[in-house]
Amino acid sequence: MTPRPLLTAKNVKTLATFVQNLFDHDSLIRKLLRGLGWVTLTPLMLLRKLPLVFAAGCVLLLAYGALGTGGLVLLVVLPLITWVMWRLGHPESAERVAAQVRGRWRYRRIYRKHWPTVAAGCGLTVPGSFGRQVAPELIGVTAHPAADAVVVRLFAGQSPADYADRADAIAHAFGTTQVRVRSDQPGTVTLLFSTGDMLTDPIPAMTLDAQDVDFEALPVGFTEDGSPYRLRLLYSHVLTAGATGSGKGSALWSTVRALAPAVPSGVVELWGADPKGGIELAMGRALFSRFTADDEPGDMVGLLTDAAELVRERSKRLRGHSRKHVPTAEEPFVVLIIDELAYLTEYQDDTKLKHQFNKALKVVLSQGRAAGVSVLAFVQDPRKSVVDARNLFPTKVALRLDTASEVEMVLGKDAWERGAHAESIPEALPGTGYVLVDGDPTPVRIRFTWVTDDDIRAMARDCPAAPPAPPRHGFTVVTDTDDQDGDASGVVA
Ligand SMILES: Nc1ncnc2c1ncn2[C@@H]1O[C@H](COP(=O)(O)OP(=O)(O)OP(=O)(O)O)[C@@H](O)[C@H]1O
Repeated sequence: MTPRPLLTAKNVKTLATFVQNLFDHDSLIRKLLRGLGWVTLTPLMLLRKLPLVFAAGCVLLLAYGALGTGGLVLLVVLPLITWVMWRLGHPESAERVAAQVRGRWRYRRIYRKHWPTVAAGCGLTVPGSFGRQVAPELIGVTAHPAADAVVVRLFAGQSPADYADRADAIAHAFGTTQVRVRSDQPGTVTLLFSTGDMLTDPIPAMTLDAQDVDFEALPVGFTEDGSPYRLRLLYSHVLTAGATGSGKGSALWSTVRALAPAVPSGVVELWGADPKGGIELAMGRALFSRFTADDEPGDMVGLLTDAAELVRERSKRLRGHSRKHVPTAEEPFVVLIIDELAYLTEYQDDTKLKHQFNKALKVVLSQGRAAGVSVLAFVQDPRKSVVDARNLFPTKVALRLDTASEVEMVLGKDAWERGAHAESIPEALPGTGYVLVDGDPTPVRIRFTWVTDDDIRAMARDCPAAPPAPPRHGFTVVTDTDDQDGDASGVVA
């Protein structure tokens, strides 16, 4: 049998039609080929771009094949239940993992994609080979509820200050309201991109926790990433500055509330000086072991002088035995709370009393930390003349202030450049401020809890100060030969 010739007129015509159809966008062949390409290429693209989604799809398909619909439902519901239980049982670790997963996602979708262009635009790149600009390496991203923490490795010759200088430009480039710069480890810098504000709603007062109070980590509010803020008060002093109505009262009462459970046992003693006639502190009078709210400044100076004497006496006893005082019911941690410090350091007319107060204040601030006597002071006017000794406060808080220069007076220029713009805090957010702790150049934005008058009354009822300890008769304070101020020594009652 002779084979049929391939090159017949009919075959040539069919081939020509086929080729013609290949070039026609709406032809059936083109549609079929497109469909085939989509079916084969989509899984490959998914595999490359979203390996996790692809893997999950495969597992679901396999489960469906092996176990049927029941197995498929189980496979979807089981992880959901596990996640809900994890969140309920260990919310902190669940949130940590969720933050890492969210961070990975945002790293890929946002930061890795745009960082090289932004870094070049902000002058943070270095020249590479073939005229390329090389951007600093992004080490990782952790997505907190209201901020992304992006860790960047510094090039040799760069410092966190270079990034702080460009923080505004970086924020605009990424379309966020604010970027703050933190240096956690040598050689890296952390850029905190605001993605929301966790601090817009008032935070109710913390529940009074009857467990041990950690005087070095008092929960007084929340940071902008949604985590609790713990204030170190023991072995420190805290100065809070804020314009009128900025929430100084909430900073004061949040701290007192965190201390309150330890008040009845006498391990902590609150000494209160309220120059505004008791308007701020009197409601919680029962919490205070010593309290003066008279318009008579002499009483307040007396309170501070006593604190200075206590500091000297303890320091002498500690010398050679221990470097730090450990609070006990017999030798409590004394917290000296002074509302409106300027009244005593500046505004009063009696220069002798003013001098006496400033001298005692410096003794307490310079020697009180190790002796277990801390000052918690509040000012409305942060001018240098008002708080002459502000560098002796290791922790400083700037609530809403009127001008950037006032913020610099409280926290320093560096903190302002690192994003502590307390002059921009809206009036609608009282109790919000920036905290700066010595040794850490990064200001932390926090909001103090709001302790209502009812909370204060209940606290005073439930946590009254222990009755005064019997006087230690005849205990003579020996004059400190190291005392440069030459303060008089005396008898501690
Ligand atoms: N942490 C907070 N959360 C919500 N609201 C707050 C908070 N702190 C203060 N407020 C609100 O702001 C008002 C003013 O606060 P506060 O009296 O504490 O300010 P202040 O700085 O002490 O003012 P002043 O110097 O005039 O005494 C309060 O009456 C309260 O309504």
